[in-house]
Amino acid sequence: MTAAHPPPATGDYDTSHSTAVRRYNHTYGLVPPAVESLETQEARCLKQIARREKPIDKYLYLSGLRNTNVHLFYRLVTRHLKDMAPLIYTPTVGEACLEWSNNYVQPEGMYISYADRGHIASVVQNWPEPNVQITVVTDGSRILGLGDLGINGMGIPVGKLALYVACSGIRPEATLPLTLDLGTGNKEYREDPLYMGSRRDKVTAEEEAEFLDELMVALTEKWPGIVIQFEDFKNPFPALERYQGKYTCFNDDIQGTGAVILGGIVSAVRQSGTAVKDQRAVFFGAGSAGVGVAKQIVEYFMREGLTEDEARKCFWLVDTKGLVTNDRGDKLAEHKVYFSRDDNEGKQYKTLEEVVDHVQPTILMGLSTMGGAFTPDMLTKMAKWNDRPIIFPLSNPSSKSECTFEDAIKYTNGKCLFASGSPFDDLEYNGKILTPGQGNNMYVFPGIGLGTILSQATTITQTMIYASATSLSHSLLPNETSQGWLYPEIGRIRDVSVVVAMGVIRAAQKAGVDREQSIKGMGDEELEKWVRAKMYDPMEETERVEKEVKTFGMSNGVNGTAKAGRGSHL
Ligand SMILES: NC(=O)c1ccc[n+]([C@@H]2O[C@H](COP(=O)([O-])OP(=O)(O)OC[C@H]3O[C@@H](n4cnc5c(N)ncnc54)[C@H](O)[C@@H]3O)[C@@H](O)[C@H]2O)c1
Ligand SMILES: O=C(O)C[C@H](O)C(=O)O
Ligand SMILES: [Mg+2]
Repeated sequence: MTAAHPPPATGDYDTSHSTAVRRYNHTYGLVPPAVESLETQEARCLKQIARREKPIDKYLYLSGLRNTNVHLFYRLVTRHLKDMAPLIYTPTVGEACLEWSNNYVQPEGMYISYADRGHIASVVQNWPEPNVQITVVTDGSRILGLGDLGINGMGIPVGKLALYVACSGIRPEATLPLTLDLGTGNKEYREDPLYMGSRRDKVTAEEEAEFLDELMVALTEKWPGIVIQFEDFKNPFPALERYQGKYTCFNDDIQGTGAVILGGIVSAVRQSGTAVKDQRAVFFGAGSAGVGVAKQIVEYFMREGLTEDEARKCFWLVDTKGLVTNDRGDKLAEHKVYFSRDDNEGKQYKTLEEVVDHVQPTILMGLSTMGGAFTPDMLTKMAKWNDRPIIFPLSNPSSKSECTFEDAIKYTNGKCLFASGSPFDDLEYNGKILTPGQGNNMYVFPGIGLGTILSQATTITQTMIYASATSLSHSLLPNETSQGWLYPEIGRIRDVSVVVAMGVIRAAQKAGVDREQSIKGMGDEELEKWVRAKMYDPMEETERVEKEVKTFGMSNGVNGTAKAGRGSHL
């Protein structure tokens, strides 16, 4: 009789594994016989991706790969991040979410329903991985700029956590994509027979708050120290306020966006030639991202010498009803009040166009979900008023971007300082190749998560978030700065994440919320080495497993029943 053995994990089916490892993992005979080099594996993957025409088909192929050969997936993504990020994340992830229930083939992540309240902890117990360090959680109610997608929003936690693994080396099995099935306001989905969530209307804000209270307890009891990232909630402000001092959590749409845009704005303001005190920023969109970004920039302007009131007055926020003012006649949502204008002399400006003409801004920021809202006329005027207008159309996915890179360049005669949320291609203009900045949160959240996990911070303070932004702005190399780039080259993102994580660790130490004693006295060089050594590197995974099997295999016999652990967690 043969002894029972635990089932292989997805990484165990890697065709780079030697015969000894396959025997040890009990996968010998379950994968084709060839022991393959990374180059061979990669060539096959790239061929299969190239064969598929539509980005969504490439996305689905890549999802399948992640579920069957996780380390190969991450080797591919890490080595080809510039090409892969748009496939596993924005813009393709938007389409993946819209079609999530239609395309469903395999379980990914965890779903918790409103009906599970009262026993959320027992649902959480079903997650098979014991050492979760980070979760991205959404209720699907504002997925990118696509609206309420209910549980179809699962693509976002899955995609963001894939970026955590690829960009900051959190181990794949330490990540938990989590979607809350709290009903959806999306009638079309509720009536779609293939929709896989509850067919009820969205629960009330009070019901959601109570549900989240229970969830936070369940998550932290099962995995003490877990980092909880809130993502794409329609109204995330109450949850952030309620939990930020109590749990190790942050809201990426408010804080991550604030940090990443601040990182780019610092460089843009420097290059614009306009002094901080003379900056005038029109924000189209006054939601979580808009207000999060504006608040972060206020902090920067204050550090540059402005009083809080002077800094606050540099902003004009525009929502569906027009310029946000004190005397507009509607009850302003609480998060907008801080930026509400009192100097409009009774006049209300109803459209973005009117506000732009009234303010003549130096900065035009788009976080509105309104694709194409920055018209050629506005862009032309921005170039008339400014030597270097700052144009940031940040709504995702690409179809919701307030303008394209091409239009921004064309209508400002190549003068604008540009960053978008979703990627645009390079462009030739007047014989020069221009590269658009991508002001996407992926430059900061992986480093925020890594720094928080490594410092074992009890909470994520505002100073840690601010440090992620300044670290990002310092991470540009001289050749990137000299080309006028606002963000580093995307292929360097693992290095950038190390810089961001170190800034976050230092800020955690300064705030006294860190618990990792061993790094307290380390200088920067030593800390950097320590951080890098803790990061999961898919490139080294095959070798690591070979070594582990050699060690364990010796004591258990090559086909031994005791299985080596899945690698040291961070
Ligand atoms: N760095 C990034 O790439 C990044 C980060 C976060 C959010 N975003 C994008 O920003 C957008 C907004 O996100 P959010 O979290 O603030 O959403 P939200 O729902 O909280 O806010 C949207 C805001 O846009 C305004 N708006 C909507 N339609 C409008 C219209 N027709 N005219 C004027 N204003 C209108 C709303 O009033 C609201 O103030 C999304 O598309 C999201 O993908 C991008
Ligand atoms: O981080 C991102 O890529 C996007 C952002 O969180 C968003 O909601 O659009
Ligand atoms: Mg988001």
